[in-house]
Amino acid sequence: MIIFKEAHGRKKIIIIIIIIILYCNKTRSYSSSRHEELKNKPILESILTVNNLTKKFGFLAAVKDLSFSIEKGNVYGILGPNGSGKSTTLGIILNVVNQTSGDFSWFGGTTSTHNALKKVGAIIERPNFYPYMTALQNLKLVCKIKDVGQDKIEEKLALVGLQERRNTKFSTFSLGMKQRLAIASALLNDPEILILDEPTNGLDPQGIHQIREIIKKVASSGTTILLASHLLDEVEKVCSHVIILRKGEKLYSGKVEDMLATHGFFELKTADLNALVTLLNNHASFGKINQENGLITAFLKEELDALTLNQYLFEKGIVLSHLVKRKESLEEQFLTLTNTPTTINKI
Ligand SMILES: Nc1ncnc2c1ncn2[C@@H]1O[C@H](COP(=O)(O)OP(=O)(O)OP(=O)(O)O)[C@@H](O)[C@H]1O
Repeated sequence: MIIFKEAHGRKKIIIIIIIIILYCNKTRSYSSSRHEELKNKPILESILTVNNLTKKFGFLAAVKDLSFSIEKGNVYGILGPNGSGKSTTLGIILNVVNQTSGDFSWFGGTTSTHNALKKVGAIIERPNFYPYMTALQNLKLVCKIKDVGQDKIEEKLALVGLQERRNTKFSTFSLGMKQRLAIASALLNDPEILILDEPTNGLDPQGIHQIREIIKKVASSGTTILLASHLLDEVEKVCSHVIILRKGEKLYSGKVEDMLATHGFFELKTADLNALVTLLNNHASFGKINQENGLITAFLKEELDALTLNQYLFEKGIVLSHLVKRKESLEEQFLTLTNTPTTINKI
């Protein structure tokens, strides 16, 4: 600045030119690094956006102010105990239940819901086909009703493992086979997203395994999946993302792996429980503290190792008789969440 003030005539012009050149170079390098950054960032394609959805049946709010979004290529689980609003939510986004308030939009709002639903395959009821017709005949009929070609029938029958049973009457199928036929039927027009409500309900372990494997196969081909389930195990095994509902309210939404990767909790015992609880309550690393039968369970909000905690407590005059650090499983977290009234995360 001083040099610039003291410069005269031509010198001043040269300094201005140098400043302009330096500025242009900086902008160019910023825009090229920004370009690289954008190039490397995965493009998130929106399949469904749900905003503040509420559904009341008389005084009962089945779904309360629910918001979440679904991006292409992921497998989403709507997880919740019976009556938590899973089926109602699916009914709303599939236009078979009218919401009380809130809204949702398919595919970034680029098409009407009516047209968008042509790109959605959904099984929200028990599989229902003509009992006296074979698997193949039923699928041919579905093609006519949906106005899609029959060229995908064999491929979809193979996908669900029913190719060899194509000429068997539907009435003789087991529940698992019926469910697999329903999946084949929902996939006949290669939908963008497959929606399933409790897809393994009522099936034996082998049937459950087959359905889960089919879901994984469908997902690996790039089809987005949204499934409702009350089974943690199912969500843990099949889904990449989870939306947990309790009494119609969202308690958690995010990646399943992020949920598994919380900081865990400590189990602690000592002679002076009250002093320990007070110390933990005032410690920034801890959230919820439970006390039951002389055992304290202290949930971590941030990373803290056992040695550091032990040293800290010892310096504060607490001698521990029991110290264990655990990571919660999704199941434990689900149970904690469904017993707690607070929201812990939002998308
Ligand atoms: N048509 C309806 N009329 C009145 N109440 C309803 C209706 N449909 C659902 N409900 C109520 O709304 C709440 C949410 O039901 P919903 O079926 O969406 O839950 P869910 O999580 O799918 O449970 P489940 O797994 O048992 O089907 C429940 O209390 C249910 O009784």
